[in-house]
Amino acid sequence: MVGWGEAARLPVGTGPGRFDAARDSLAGLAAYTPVDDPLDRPGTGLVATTSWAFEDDGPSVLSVPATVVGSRGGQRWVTAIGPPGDPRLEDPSAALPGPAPVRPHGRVRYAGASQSELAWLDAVARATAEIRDHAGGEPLTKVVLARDRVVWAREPFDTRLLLQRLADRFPSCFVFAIDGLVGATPELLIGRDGRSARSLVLAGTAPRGRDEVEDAELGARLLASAKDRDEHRPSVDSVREAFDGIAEDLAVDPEPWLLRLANVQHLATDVRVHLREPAPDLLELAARLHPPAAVCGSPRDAARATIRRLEQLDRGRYAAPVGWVDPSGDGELGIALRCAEVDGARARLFAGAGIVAGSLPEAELEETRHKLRAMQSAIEG
Ligand SMILES: C=C(O[C@@H]1C=C(C(=O)O)C=C[C@H]1O)C(=O)O
Repeated sequence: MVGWGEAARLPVGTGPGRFDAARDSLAGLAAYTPVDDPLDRPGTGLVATTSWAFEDDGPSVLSVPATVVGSRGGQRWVTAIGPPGDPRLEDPSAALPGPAPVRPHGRVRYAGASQSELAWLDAVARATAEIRDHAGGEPLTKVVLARDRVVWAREPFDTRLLLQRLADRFPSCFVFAIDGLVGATPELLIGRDGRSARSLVLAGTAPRGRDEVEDAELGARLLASAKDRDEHRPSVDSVREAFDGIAEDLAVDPEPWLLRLANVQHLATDVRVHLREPAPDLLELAARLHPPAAVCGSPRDAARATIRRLEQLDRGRYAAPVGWVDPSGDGELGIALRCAEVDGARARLFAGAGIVAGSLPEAELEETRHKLRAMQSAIEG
């Protein structure tokens, strides 16, 4: 689904009620917007794109594009959204503009980070020690620590070029660009289609091999790794718990499987849910799930406090829900990973890693390097 222009920007507040407030804004708009939607499929009709701050008090985005072009299961559609009398409403596809040429951004240079690699290694070592020593009140079992990297180009980045490169290299990922947050994430926080909901949980990472033999070996080692299973388990549990009391039926893969991407491979678990009536909408589900242990840690409050103390990074909209939602509460929200905050000719790239008792700081740093490569390759071309 590609949307451009802006028919409406809906207010999203801050604080713990922000997901509810956003849902109310969208419902308010839908209440006085007549919709002609002959297809009536997920993503047709009135939709909004949305991107959330990781922290409750950060700025989030909920925007209704003026034009949406979508494709799903062989069916394609164009939606025009505008005020009464907007000529595009008569025949949305007739009014599609030809694309402007893509402008290359030229050579790029890296320009440091919020925290040096050395300081990040220290933070990981401290987190590992805290997990091992059970220091503090509630024992911490996992925390996800992230870092960033700043890059600048000669000319402003053209988001379309980055999206094209990401889509080519990561065909199985959710590729997104919303208000300057651009990326290709493999992880689905939540998708909802009526009473069916789905989450794809990832945690536990290995690099790809240089050839098939090495690749298979790295994958087999990842599947058998106790340390990576320790990282994966709380991530699945946090998603399972979020559905407590609202699921009529919940199916979780009995064992994690390998999800292979161009730069890394992950342990993956699919969670499929049949929601109880009345089925909570997408943003209510997001409020329950965010932040999942896959990008925060476990237990959640202890992990959040550790992140604030050790990470020394403003996550912005990294590691938070990103995707689309419609007024009936259906939609898809990925977790904004393998992404960059793009501002003109500057971009800030993010990557993190789950830290558990068995983590080695140097190995975690290397893991973030592999993850950063997703955006670096899109930027470097
Ligand atoms: C935090 C990131 O990824 C998360 C952490 C993973 C891990 O530690 O193995 C794997 C997938 C994601 O849930 C990231 O890509 O920045």
